[in-house]
Amino acid sequence: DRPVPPTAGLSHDKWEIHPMELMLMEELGSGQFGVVRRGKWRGSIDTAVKMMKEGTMSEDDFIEEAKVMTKLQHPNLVQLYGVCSKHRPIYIVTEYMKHGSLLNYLRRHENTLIGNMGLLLDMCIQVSKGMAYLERHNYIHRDLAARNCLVGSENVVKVADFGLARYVLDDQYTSSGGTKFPIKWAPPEVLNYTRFSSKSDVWAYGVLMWEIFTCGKMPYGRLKNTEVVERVQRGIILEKPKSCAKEIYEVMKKCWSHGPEERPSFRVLKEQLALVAQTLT
Ligand SMILES: CCC(=O)Nc1cccc(Nc2nc(Nc3ccc(OCCOC)cc3)ncc2F)c1
Repeated sequence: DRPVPPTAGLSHDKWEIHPMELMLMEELGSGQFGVVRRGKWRGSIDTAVKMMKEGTMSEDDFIEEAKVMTKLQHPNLVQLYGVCSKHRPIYIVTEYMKHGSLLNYLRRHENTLIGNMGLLLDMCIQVSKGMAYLERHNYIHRDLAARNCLVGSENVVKVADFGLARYVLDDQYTSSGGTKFPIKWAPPEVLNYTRFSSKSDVWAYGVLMWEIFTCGKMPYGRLKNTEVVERVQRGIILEKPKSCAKEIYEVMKKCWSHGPEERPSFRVLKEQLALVAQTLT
């Protein structure tokens, strides 16, 4: 048996997926970024294939980052399997989640979910686990929200598209003054200085908790972005959702502390929510 050369496995880029190994199936959704289709990889692995419309993303930078992202692996993170970058549009190939976005899932199942505090809290806990893993790896999401989480079988919830916001080219989306910027999930330091951190992810996580306990309501209703910015800067926060226990709302409020350093880390959040879950069930 020959000795294995040290370069073994490094030559072919294992984050590069060969299009021949992908069989594209039905469309799952589309947006300004392009189209997402279900796919089968190597004949049996269920995938979602995001076909990035040209000009929406700084592709070379993303492909570089994909090498790092494929290494981020956790039961509550949507796994990036790889990219098809030898053709245009590039494909981003990830794990397939059969029930789609958490936001749509909450809205569609409101009637069965609204009374099930234990299940809603479990969804929050699952997201906090995925986010605590990213925090441990000094990885900032930058666009955490129910629309960017996905639901699989047995009420599994996973965080998707972590870090992708850095590669979006549309400055309506990336600059806090832009019309597509997720103002309602942004803390004061992001609104004022675009200063992203794991603590700005914690603020967004608080809004995500509010989305879960309202079964997918729009935060701040139909308020205009300028009105939301004004309220957030004055320290006005979202109200307690009706079907949310006081102890859970206390956790949300800590995520919305004005100063980032006053907010808990995801590591602490995960533990606090586990304690609340014990007392409630
Ligand atoms: C930026 C907007 C963006 O990404 N949007 C976007 C749209 C579509 C799918 C994905 N991504 C993924 N989707 C799934 N599963 C999925 C399953 C069912 C489904 O039902 C749609 C019709 O419902 C009646 C939608 C998605 N698994 C992994 C993904 F990664 C992302």
